[in-house]
Amino acid sequence: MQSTRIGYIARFISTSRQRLADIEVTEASPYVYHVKLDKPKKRNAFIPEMWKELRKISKDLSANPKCRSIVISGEGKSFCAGIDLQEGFGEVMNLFENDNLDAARKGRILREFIRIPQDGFTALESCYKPIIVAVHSHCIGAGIDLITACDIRLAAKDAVFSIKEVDVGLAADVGTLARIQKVVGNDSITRELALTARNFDAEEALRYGLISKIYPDQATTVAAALEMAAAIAAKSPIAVQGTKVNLNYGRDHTVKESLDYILAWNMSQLNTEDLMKSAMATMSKEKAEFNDV
Ligand SMILES: CCC/C=C/C=C/C(=O)SCCNC(=O)CCNC(=O)[C@H](O)C(C)(C)COP(=O)(O)OP(=O)(O)OC[C@H]1O[C@@H](n2cnc3c(N)ncnc32)[C@H](O)[C@@H]1OP(=O)(O)O
Repeated sequence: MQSTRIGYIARFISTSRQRLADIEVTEASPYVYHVKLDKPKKRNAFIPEMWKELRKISKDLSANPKCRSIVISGEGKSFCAGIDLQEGFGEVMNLFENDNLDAARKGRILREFIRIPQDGFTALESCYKPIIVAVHSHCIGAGIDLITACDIRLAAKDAVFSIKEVDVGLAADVGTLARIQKVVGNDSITRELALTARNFDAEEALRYGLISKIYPDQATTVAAALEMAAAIAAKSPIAVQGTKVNLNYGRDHTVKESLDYILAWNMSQLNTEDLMKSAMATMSKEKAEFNDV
């Protein structure tokens, strides 16, 4: 078990490119990893293997001490066109046609089928390292599930978003409906967008609170995301990762519960050399170097 884990870590410590199930992982700069959806001919549409791979990548990077922040972007004309409508539902179609299983047994299989994309995106949320997503052009259906599981969302001017699931006959079940109101805090607009599936552009996404900044094009959006990721990676990893964990916890709990949680968290995490290093660097206006964690 231990050797497998080390094997994964070693793989990511290497600066060489990793290309797995249409997702490319590169070390963009020290401590910054770039995860690129790389299936441009299909507009980065998801199939189950891609979700499984995304989960593995997120878990590996979460455990990798040489990774302190992550950028996700999409290669080609669209950021992500949602689930692959030709291949993504293959298993479900086979299940519908299977007359040997009763409804309850089919339900159990369907539950595991839906869990794969859920776990793929939830792994981004639970990854200790902050994830900045750089969106350009189409961000549809599963694309919105993906970005709402990330920490910071930046977009190019040409970005077009759609919570598209009602148009393909389903309630979005792999993250959007669970997370988007916590991300934007606007119930009426959320319901309008999720119930009509209409497109909305980058300006509207900014007003709505889904994204935090707009850039002129894809290249400048990715460059800005990498720059932001590098700025985060230069800070204390103890402080940064503790901040992500506690922001996630605070979002899902009461103020009292969250205060209690961070008390317990900082009972160990305040015992860090990073505290003194950061304070001294601030006073001397010099850059601090932090040990891996
Ligand atoms: C348990 C499951 C949980 C997950 C649920 C997820 C649900 C969802 O994601 S719902 C949303 C599904 N996606 C869509 O409805 C988008 C479909 N695509 C489009 O509307 C358009 O393709 C798009 C607006 C993205 C781009 O339009 P454009 O005119 O610029 O290009 P096209 O000629 O339409 O497409 C280019 C080639 O890409 C292929 N493609 C695009 N989207 C998908 C897709 N979702 N699945 C599979 N393939 C896709 C398209 O077929 C073209 O291929 P080719 O003809 O071979 O060039």
